[in-house]
Amino acid sequence: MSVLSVDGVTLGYGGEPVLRDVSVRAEPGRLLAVTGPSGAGKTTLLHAMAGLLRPSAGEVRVGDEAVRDRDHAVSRRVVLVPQDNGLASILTAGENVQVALMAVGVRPADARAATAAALASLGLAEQAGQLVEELSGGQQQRTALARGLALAGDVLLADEVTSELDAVNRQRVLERLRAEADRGAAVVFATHDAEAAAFCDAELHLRDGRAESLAIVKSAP
Ligand SMILES: Nc1ncnc2c1ncn2[C@@H]1O[C@H](COP(=O)(O)OP(=O)(O)OP(=O)(O)O)[C@@H](O)[C@H]1O
Repeated sequence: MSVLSVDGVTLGYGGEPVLRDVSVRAEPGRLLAVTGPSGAGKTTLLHAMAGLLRPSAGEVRVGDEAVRDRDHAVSRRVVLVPQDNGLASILTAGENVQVALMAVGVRPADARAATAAALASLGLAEQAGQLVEELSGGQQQRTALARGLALAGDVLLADEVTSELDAVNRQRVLERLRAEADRGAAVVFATHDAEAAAFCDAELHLRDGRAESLAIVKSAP
């Protein structure tokens, strides 16, 4: 398992920087919340961590390697659950998870078993055979997270994965994120939800692309 570190990252989309000199570490076994108002730069930071966006200054490192691009981050087992869920709407929930596993070399029988377990752990056992386009927004959100969890990476980047969930499912998702950290992954969770952030071990608060504060919510065991 690897530490993901963001060191002095500045990044924009062509105009003014959207992130300015942001530094933070996501550590194995720990849950890091990234909070801040809409437009503060949470998704941009997760995309930089995932290797999708290249900083104009500073760097993102996984272990002792600077992340070059998304393929490199994937090879270092950095998993992203995107805000828009990124699911194929014409496949079933189960197929979406299984295809992702087989794409990284998991054997079909193992992929089927891991898919069933990941969906069941998020209360989606009944939905495995349903097309994504027929699922509710919250069910789609949980399917996308199930796919990310099934990939069992070293780093899990979860972007607003509770925004469409009721209280029961939100709690279930937070517990799965905790279990993922307990497995040893470094988990980064972007959220608007202060209660969900309080469940994490540390919180990076962004405002206008700057790290306004980095709070330790719970100290390491
Ligand atoms: N593809 C893009 N092209 C240009 N500007 C962008 C792009 N994506 C985001 N931005 C801008 O970057 C800033 C940060 O956006 P980002 O999506 O990272 O914020 P966020 O904190 O995740 O917001 P939200 O909570 O609403 O998802 C915003 O001003 C946004 O308009």
